[in-house]
Amino acid sequence: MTADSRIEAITKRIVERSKPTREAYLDRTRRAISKGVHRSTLSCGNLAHGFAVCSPRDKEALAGDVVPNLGIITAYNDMLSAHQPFETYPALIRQAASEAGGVAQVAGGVPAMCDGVTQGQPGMELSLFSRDAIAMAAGIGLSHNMFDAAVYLGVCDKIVPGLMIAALTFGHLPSVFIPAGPMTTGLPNDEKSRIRQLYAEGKVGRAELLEAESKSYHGPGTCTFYGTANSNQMLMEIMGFHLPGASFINPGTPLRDALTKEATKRALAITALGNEFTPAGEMIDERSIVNGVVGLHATGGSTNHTIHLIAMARAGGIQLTWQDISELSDIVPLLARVYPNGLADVNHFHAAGGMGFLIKQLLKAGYVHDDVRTVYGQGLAAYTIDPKLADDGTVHREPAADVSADPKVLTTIDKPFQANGGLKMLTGNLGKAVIKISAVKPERHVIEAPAIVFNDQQELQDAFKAGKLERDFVAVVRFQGPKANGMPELHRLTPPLGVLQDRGFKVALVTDGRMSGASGKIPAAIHLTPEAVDGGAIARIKDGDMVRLDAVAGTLEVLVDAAEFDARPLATTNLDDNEFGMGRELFASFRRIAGPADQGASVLF
Ligand SMILES: O=C(O)[C@H](O)[C@@H](O)[C@H](O)[C@H](O)COP(=O)(O)O
Ligand code: SF4
Repeated sequence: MTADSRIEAITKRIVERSKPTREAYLDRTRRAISKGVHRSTLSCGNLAHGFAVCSPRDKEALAGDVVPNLGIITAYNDMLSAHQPFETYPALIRQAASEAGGVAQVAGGVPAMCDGVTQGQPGMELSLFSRDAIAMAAGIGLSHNMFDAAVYLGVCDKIVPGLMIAALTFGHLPSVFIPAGPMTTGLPNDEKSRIRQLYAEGKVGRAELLEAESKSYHGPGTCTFYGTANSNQMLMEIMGFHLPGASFINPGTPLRDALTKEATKRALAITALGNEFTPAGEMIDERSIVNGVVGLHATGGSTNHTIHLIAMARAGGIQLTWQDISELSDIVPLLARVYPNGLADVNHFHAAGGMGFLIKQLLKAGYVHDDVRTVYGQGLAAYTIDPKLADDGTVHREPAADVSADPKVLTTIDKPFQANGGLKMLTGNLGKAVIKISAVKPERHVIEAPAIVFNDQQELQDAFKAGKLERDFVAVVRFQGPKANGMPELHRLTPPLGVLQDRGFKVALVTDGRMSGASGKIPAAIHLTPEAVDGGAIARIKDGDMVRLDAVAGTLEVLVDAAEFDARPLATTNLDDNEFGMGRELFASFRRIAGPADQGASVLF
């Protein structure tokens, strides 16, 4: 039971709202569970195909219905530094499964886009849609129906959300997420950003910029800023899909391998063939989702989760809204200062006490539900630990500390960095938007300035280079929503707007597009819904209109006479260039049917 009555009330409200879809989802899941060991429903031909390449021992095991078989869904590729370590995981998992008397097979691979490689490039227009494509691809792997549980190898932005949508779609199976861990610390993120701003000002050249970027992103593992990928790790841990302490252990270390082996054995132990059956669709419920949102606020998590977490929850029949997220933000304090919400990176966060310390503080305050199921068993309190490597090479868990090892990075509930969390909803005569306040200085939480309107991010960058933006202004960047061009991240706007902000100008961004989880210092009202191509008010804004963004009051408004504003024609722009090239032609149907950002921007529901 959560001690905090406000959070209990929000949880109850989500339960009530979700009843029709959650009950229908649980009914479907339970019907799937009732079919028993799924490979026993296959024909001999199906089964023979399914284990044709297995060893005689595994063939015999899979011919029966007493030995559990794990389906591995892997997002391995060499493009994402965070996913490159997964190349060797299937062999490790097969070995660990065999040692535990089970079997493991790669059920299928899923695509994974690195938003860092595509940032500012046409490919970024496929990024958001890749989440649902990943869910579909994982479904194709699992539809072989040979499995008693699934393990998911994925870390980054759209990959974990897509895999989670698949895990809940196959909610009759237990699901364990196995991370690969963060890159070791390289060039500090704030120094990387400083060099970027110097480059944007023409004060350093491409060679210096590439050197700085390469020192920042230098090896295997997740990039060390607290963006969407590391927010995913936090979510998987606090929602109980990771084993306790798994999130932030570096790749290629003995403890990392020990955690992978342990996760494999745990997945085998929680199938319907054992005594701790934990199907994903029943394991998590509204309390797990609320715990995830609370974790986002307490750590200053990625704005992208105001889209992804809604879609993830919906896959389990749970209806989460921006209002829920915003109200939780008013309750939950900020307890971590990890870039862009501070100077530290996730390695420093882990060293300061990490997830175990954070969860212990949140439980102490009653901000998270302890009475939840996880892949590790019952209760979130089991996650208030610090993972260590035991002498025998297995994972040993010590109780999490009560004192932060670095109070500048991770603080206690009684001394928060900010009284409220990271993510607020803004409403007003432009529609609904979200803003990440954990990375914006308090004096910039309210901005009122004339609008300068852009129909794509290059127009703003060109205006900056031409010296036309040396003033107070609200950048309105529109036609960036899911239906327009796939809602790319506009993170390349951070350096020019950061330069202008550092020169003392009041600047803010209003867009129907997205930012990166690593964006932060510029006050930005993003995910504005309805989007421009859907008749959103953003399409009526003109240069010079006064726009007020107020993250304290939670409002976003254009200060123009309502009758005059509403009488304006909706602006249009030519999106032909967004229809073709770099695979965008393959996602035309996604652009046509994508839902709005406040409902998860999904093509699936
Ligand atoms: O939401 C996120 O966290 C981003 O999509 C991140 O995954 C991406 O890599 C950004 O581009 C930040 O990295 P850069 O600042 O290097 O672009
Ligand atoms: S965190 Fe972003 S940039 Fe780094 S590997 Fe993942 S997707 Fe790529």
